[in-house]
Order: sequence, then structure tokens, then C-alpha cells
Amino acid sequence: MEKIYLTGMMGCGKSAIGRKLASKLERKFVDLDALIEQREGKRITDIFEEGGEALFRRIETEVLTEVSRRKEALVVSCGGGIVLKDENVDIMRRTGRVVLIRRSVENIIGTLDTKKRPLLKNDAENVEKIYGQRKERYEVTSHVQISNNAGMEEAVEKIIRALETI
Ligand SMILES: Nc1ncnc2c1ncn2[C@@H]1O[C@H](COP(=O)(O)OP(=O)(O)OP(=O)(O)O)[C@@H](O)[C@H]1O
Ligand SMILES: O=C(O)C1=C[C@@H](O)[C@@H](O)[C@H](O)C1
Ligand SMILES: [Mg+2]
Repeated sequence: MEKIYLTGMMGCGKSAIGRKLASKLERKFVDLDALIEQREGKRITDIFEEGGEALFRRIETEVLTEVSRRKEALVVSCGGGIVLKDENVDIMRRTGRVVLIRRSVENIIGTLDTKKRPLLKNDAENVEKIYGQRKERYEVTSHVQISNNAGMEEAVEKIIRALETI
């Protein structure tokens, strides 16, 4: 059954909006970062510390593969770096619809807890740099894009409408 995959930069609202979207569509909700932590019994920051980003990315692809094979119409909130690997992009586009959530760097920095995002190294300025590096990748990966610079309820409605048009 087709999945809805939410992608976008760290702090763009994938987890928070995904939960609301799932509830509205009466689907189950899966947060990939949370599932990775549950499966490994470790925080993401500890996985990065112990095995570096490479280990985290390996686990991320394994967990995405498992989730993509579930025979349920899920809403899946991905980690911010899911689009970096072609393999992940193929899985998502083959098994569902990929939604890019855009949010201004200013708004992201205003609400993000950088301590839980190892790639930001406690430095909110890094959001801008990483976004610059990934922007194109996010765009080519997605079937639809919406902006989340007003309320989250509005973002949920935009996603539902955008998915109806494709
Ligand atoms: N439109 C919005 N208005 C106010 N707060 C928002 C909005 N969108 C997201 N937030 C807040 O921003 C913070 C980051 O959102 P969230 O954790 O959902 O991001 P994420 O995309 O899942 O990040 P990550 O990739 O790091 O998991 C949360 O505290 C969330 O409540
Ligand atoms: O943007 C990223 O590369 C990441 C975002 C988070 O959701 C986590 O998946 C992890 O911290 C890496
Ligand atoms: Mg999240």
C-alpha cells in the first residue's frame, strides 16, 4: 500500500506535521528517526558518536527498507538526510509519494533543538550551509512541495490538497 514520505531539512516540521497528517488521514504514523533509536536502543547522537555518519546512514536505509515493505498505508516522517542516497530515493518513489516540506531557515533556527541533531554540532548557523548543499536534492526527489511558514494545521491541509493533484 502506498506510503506518504515527508522529507525536508532538519526542523522543517516532518515529525510534528507527519503525526497530525496521519491522524487526519486515519493512517498509522512512523517516525524513521524514532524507529532507528528504538531498534538500536540508542539515541541518534550516540550512533553518530560510535560509528560516525556512515553507520547511521546504513541503519537508516535498513529501517526505511523495512518500513517500505509494510503492507499498510503509512505516513512516514523521514530524517533530514534521507534524500542523500539514491537507494533511499528509489525506495520512497517506488513505494509512495514524496512530499518536501519547506520552511525558512529563520523559522527553523527559531524552534530547533540543535543538541539532538549531531550534524548541526550545536550550531544553528549550520542549517543554512547544509540546506544550501541539499536544496537541489530535496527538490528532485519530491513529487510535491509545500511550505510550512505559517501554522502546522495549514501545512497538513496543503499536503492533502497537493497530493490530490497528482
Ligand atoms: N509551522 C510551525 N509553527 C511552529 N512550530 C513549528 C512549525 N513547524 C514545526 N514546528 C516546530 O519545529 C520543531 C521542529 O519540528 P520537527 O521536529 O517536526 O522537525 P523535523 O523536520 O522532524 O526535524 P528532524 O529532521 O531533525 O527530525 C518542533 O518543535 C515543531 O513543533
Ligand atoms: O539532516 C540530517 O542529516 C539528519 C536529520 C535528523 O532527522 C536525523 O536523521 C539525523 O540527525 C541526520
Ligand atoms: Mg523529525
